[in-house]
Amino acid sequence: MLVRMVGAGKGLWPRNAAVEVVDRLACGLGSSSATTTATTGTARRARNLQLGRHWRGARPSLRVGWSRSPCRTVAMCEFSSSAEVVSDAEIVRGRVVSHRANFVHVKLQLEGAEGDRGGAEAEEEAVGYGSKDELLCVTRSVLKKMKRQVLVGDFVEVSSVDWTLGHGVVKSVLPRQSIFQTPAVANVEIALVMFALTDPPIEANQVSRFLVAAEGAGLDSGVLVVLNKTDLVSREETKAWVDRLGSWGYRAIPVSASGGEGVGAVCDALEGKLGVVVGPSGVGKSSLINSINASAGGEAGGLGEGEGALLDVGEVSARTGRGKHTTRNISLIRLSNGGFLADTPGFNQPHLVGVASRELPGCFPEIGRRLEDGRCEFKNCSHVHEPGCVVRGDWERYPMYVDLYHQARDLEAKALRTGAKKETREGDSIKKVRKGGKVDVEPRLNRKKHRRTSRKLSKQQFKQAVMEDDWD
Ligand SMILES: Nc1nc2c(ncn2[C@@H]2O[C@H](COP(=O)(O)OP(=O)(O)OP(=O)(O)O)[C@@H](O)[C@H]2O)c(=O)[nH]1
Ligand SMILES: [Zn+2]
Repeated sequence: MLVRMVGAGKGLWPRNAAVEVVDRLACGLGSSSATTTATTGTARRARNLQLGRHWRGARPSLRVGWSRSPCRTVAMCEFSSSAEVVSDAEIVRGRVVSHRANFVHVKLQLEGAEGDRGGAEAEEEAVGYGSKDELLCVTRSVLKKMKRQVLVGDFVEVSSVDWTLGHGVVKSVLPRQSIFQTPAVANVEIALVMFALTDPPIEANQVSRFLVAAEGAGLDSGVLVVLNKTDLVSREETKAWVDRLGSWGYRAIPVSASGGEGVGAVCDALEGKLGVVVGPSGVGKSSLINSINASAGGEAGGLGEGEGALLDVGEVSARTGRGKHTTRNISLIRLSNGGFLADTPGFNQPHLVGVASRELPGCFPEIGRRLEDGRCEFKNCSHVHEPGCVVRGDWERYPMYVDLYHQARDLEAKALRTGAKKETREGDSIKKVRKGGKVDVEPRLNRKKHRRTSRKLSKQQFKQAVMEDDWD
């Protein structure tokens, strides 16, 4: 009989493990979903009980009956002495497209879809996945111990896949290219920095601060400006802003989020990328997201119809006095061109705290252009006061650069004075090299926090509590 480990008992040497019978018909359980409790033979073999592994040689024992939950057929089975591991965990890769409570939806990546193999073969593979291209997954608790949060946008490895039910377990998170704080989305490639041409009025200084904050996130495809509410201003006004942003080094797309004009161009710019919309309050971020969501068929994160629909943050809770939907879960809106857009708008206040003074020149395309053409006399030139600087000049945003540079320096000096807090080691991971050179990653836990209370101490504490109790 071929079984697959789907759960193990607690303790160092689990004697009981839950297994799913793979060849159900062979052991007379019929074709209904069957979970079996397996009793492991010896501690030595128990060591090999890893979730997701397939074992051959387990045989059903005499006891076959119902479990406490009547919807499951349950049998006892034992591993015979010749039981062997026939395959390690089947691992599939995918991208987290939504996050709900403790569950994540993972959209599977079909191998070969982007590689050298053709689309027909990739489709065949999708059929091999039981026609499921998305799995509902829980996260391995060891990831939580390592403080490896699984974020929307993350590429993950999924094991213990149940193709029938479409379930799996997130085993590991692949290295991230970038991480966006608000909203918490990983591997964002492009920031759509949105402004309204009027209502609220557009203001160059504010635009610049947003652009610097977005550049500071270090995204692969950088920043795209979206100018909204074109219906409220003249063509000339719109063109003037598009040209002005062009001279700063940015492409700007004029749109009318409520009317739908230009929304297609925004979708085109997102082709094959993951984007997030940021911008000040009231510029129409939610309207743009709603419009894109509607054109994508309202399937944010691949959820059922209606579930991915956006909520209006208008209601205020009588109890807390805050918006009711402020902590709504994030999903990705899937576009037909392979792009994704986070369904939650990002920051509406540019926070420049994270942008270090030495990174600031990298946040101005104008500086990049000047450094391509020439070279400053000093390698670590701050472009503020040094002689022989090729950046200093009378370009439009230079005074803004100098201003932000001084602000960043002040913040850094302040941080030095107060002394940066020592980071705790908790949440780190350690690598352990096992026999045969296999490398395992384990959480580095704070011993004081995770040490189990000794029995002696708990007895003492109990006695103390009893003695201190005021019986009168
Ligand atoms: N005339 C016009 N109004 C628009 C357009 N897009 C959005 N609006 C209006 O602008 C207002 C603000 O739009 P929202 O989408 O809520 O803006 P937001 O950026 O999400 O605002 P916050 O949630 O406060 O961050 C709403 O009253 C919209 O109807 C547009 O293209 N033209
Ligand atoms: Zn310089």
